[in-house]
Parts: sequence; structure tokens; C-alpha cells
Amino acid sequence: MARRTMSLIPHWSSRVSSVELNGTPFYFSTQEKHRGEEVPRVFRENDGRCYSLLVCSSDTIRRAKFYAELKDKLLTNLSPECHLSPMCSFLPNIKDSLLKGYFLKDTSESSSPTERLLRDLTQRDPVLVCSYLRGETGGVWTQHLWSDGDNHTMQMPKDYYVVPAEAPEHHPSTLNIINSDVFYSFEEAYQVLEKCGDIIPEARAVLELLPSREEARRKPDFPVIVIEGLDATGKTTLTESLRDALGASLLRSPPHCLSPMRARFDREPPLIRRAFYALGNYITAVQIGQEGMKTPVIVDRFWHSTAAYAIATAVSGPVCNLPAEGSEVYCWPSDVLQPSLVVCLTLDPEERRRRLRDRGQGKTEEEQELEHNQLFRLKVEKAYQRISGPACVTVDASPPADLVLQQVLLLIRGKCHL
Ligand SMILES: Nc1ncnc2c1ncn2[C@@H]1O[C@H](COP(=O)(O)OP(=O)(O)OP(=O)(O)O)[C@@H](O)[C@H]1O
Ligand SMILES: Nc1ccn([C@@H]2O[C@H](COP(=O)(O)O)[C@@H](O)[C@H]2O)c(=O)n1
Repeated sequence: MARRTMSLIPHWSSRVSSVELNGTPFYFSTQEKHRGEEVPRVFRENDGRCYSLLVCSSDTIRRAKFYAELKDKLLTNLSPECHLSPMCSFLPNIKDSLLKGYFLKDTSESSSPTERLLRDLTQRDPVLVCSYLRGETGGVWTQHLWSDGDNHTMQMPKDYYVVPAEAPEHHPSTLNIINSDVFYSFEEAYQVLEKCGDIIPEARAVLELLPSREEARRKPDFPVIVIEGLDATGKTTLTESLRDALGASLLRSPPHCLSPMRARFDREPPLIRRAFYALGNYITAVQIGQEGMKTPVIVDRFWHSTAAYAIATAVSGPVCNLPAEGSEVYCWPSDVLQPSLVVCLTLDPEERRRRLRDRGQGKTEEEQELEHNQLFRLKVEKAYQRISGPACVTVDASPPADLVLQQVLLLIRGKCHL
């Protein structure tokens, strides 16, 4: 941790912090001199003590795992008078500069229990703690970066004042998407699972099933049609009908051979979970390459799903926070086979809920989130539409199943000459 802390200090005063209060981000930064700026919103009307905790380690797996555990750890050990808000710190427009953590307001009588807990964290865990002090008059607040040694004195070269900051042009959560949430090459995803081998035995099992990257790129003779969409939009129904109508092979991503490991990865933080799904696409790509030498291939979910769900989870807040159309995050990886056609099924939310209810099967946590969280659903759909090379063709899945089939067959005949 010490090395990581030191490497942050040269850019410390260029960093901007964002604290989410009831879902709205409030930004502040630090500066050496106070020039009469107002007190940033998060410090206003504040009688308590304030702290920030940012998870930072050059070991990406440790960082992801610790961040996933941090909230529970804090809620279990802090007094009920402590209030936590999600926060992050970033260098505007600098990729991979985002550090995630929590902002803590403590209104309890004594600072000792909270500070003891924070001190323990700085000594044992990859976390950077700052405390914030209000000046005598209440008109200024200063930030104090704790050391990771016994004595939590200031490590800052100077006192820094906290001042309000502008909202950045791009939402900060977009800064770390590449190779943390979405993987654009076999190697990047492979490295994540390789590093997890010691702590997650299932990661080794996945690595043993992986093909070489050349195999995943092999272009088949027959067309490859991918069907995408949120859960319960009718992908299984449609893909099975297409298989029968076209005499095609039906494949899926993640492939069946990964089913025994999937539940374990669904419990892991995004970095690890997304690397698992990314690698699943490479296994499916090899199967497509083999089957596609004999028949057309229909695929139930592929890279669009992996990227769209990952982006929608990584980006907090409303749809406008997503990276804009044309952003590199939506680009198809160069080492994954490109389907001939990608169809994305859409359905109005009420009909989708009805189909989910009627089906009554168990759902992954993410699917439950989709059901509850309208914003998340909109973000997944928007991300689906923005992915390019190949882009997806949207099809309204609300008509009866045989009509949806006819419409998709027309698209396939037009695009793939079948
Ligand atoms: N066009 C349709 N009209 C009415 N009901 C449909 C239609 N297509 C599918 N259904 C029904 O909706 C439910 C969900 O369909 P299906 O399982 O095919 O969706 P899915 O997209 O594969 O879901 P998941 O991604 O969760 O596996 C099923 O009960 C299915 O019978
Ligand atoms: N290629 C894929 C396929 C799926 N996912 C993730 O799985 C969930 C939905 O899968 P279902 O089998 O339940 O339809 C969804 O949460 C995706 O995150 C993926 O990432 N990549």
C-alpha cells in the first residue's frame, strides 16, 4: 500500500473526488490556497467528522476483492452514527485513474472507535484514508491524508483545502471500463483468471478448457447469427425455432462446459466475473468455427451481452452517464470471430415482467436487479445498441413467437443469403 500511496501523491492535488448523496454525485477537489471558494456540498451543514476511504493497490485482483468486501466490513464494524456514501477519486480524462471507496460522516460522540478501525484498515488493507477538518469559522475544510504506519499523521506535502469542483465531461465510472469491466483481448481476460488461480480453484478449471486465440478467430463457411436481448425477451424460444427452421447448430455463450463454474463467478467482483464471461466467448467462438464448417450457426448471447451488461453495471446513474456512441468501449475485440448478423430482441418492460412471472424460474442476482432497476435495463439496452463491428439489428419481440420467427428469418435471408 505504501508504494501505491506514494505514487499517488505527485498528482494528488489534480485529483477530483465525487461523493454520491442519494444517487447524485457531488464533486470536490483540493488546492494549496483558499481563495474564498464556498464549502463543497458534502461538507455543508455538517457537524460530524468526515473521512474518505479509497481502495488502492497495484494488485488489481486484491483491489477488486477488497472493494467488494469493504462496505460490509464497514457496516459491521462502524457505529450506527456513521453514514456511508459511495465515492471515487479520479484524474479527469485520465484512463484507469479511478479509485473507488466510501465517504464517511461520523456524528458519534467520540472519534476513537471509528479512527481505530480506519487506522487498522490503513495498516492491513489496500486502503487510503483521509480525514477532513473544519476550520475555526466553519468556512473552510482541509484534507489530511493518513499514513499507513502506526501514527496517522499527515503525509501531504502541505495542507490542502477542499473546494467545489466541476462535474467532469465524462462520468468518472467510464474511466476504468477497459480491461476492468470489458476485455478486448483473450490475453487480458486470461491474465485475470490466471492471477485468481490460487484463490479461486474454478479459475484453473476454466483456464484448462480454453482454446488458443488463433482457434477463436477461425471464420466458418456458413453464416453465424447471434440472438441478443435482456432475459425473458424470447431468445431461447427464437433460437430453438431458428435451429429447426434452418437446420442450424445452436450454441450459447457462456458454453455448457462452463456451467458448473458459473455460479461461483457470478459471486465474484466485476473484474473476475467479466473475465470469466469474456473467456466463455472464446470457447464459444471455437465451437462456432467447428460447427460453422457444416451448417449455419445460431448463438444464444455472445460478446454483445458480455460488454453491455458489464458497461451498464460499471456506469452508475442515468443513461446519459454511459460513454457516448462511437466510444472505444463499444468496439468489437479484434480477436473474436465476427458474426454475420446480430439480432437484439426488445420488449416493453411490462410484457417482459409478465413473461418472467409466467416462467417463474430462478434468476441470477443481475437478472433480479434488472427486474427492479429500470435504469439498469435502459443502460443495458442502450449499450447493446451502441456496440459496433458488428452492430445489432433491433427486433420487437412482442408479437407472437411465430411472427417474431418470420421477421428474423426475413432478416437472415436478406443479410446472409440463406
Ligand atoms: N413471442 C412470444 N410471445 C409470448 N411469449 C413468449 C414469446 N417468446 C417467448 N415467450 C415466453 O416468454 C418466456 C421467456 O422466453 P425465453 O425463455 O425464450 O426467453 P430468454 O430470452 O431465453 O430468457 P433468458 O435469457 O432468461 O434465458 C417463456 O415462458 C416463453 O415461452
Ligand atoms: N455472453 C454472455 C452471456 C451472459 N452474460 C451474463 O450472464 C447473465 C445473463 O445470462 P443468462 O444465461 O441468464 O441469459 C447476464 O447477467 C450477463 O452479465 C455475459 O456476461 N456474457
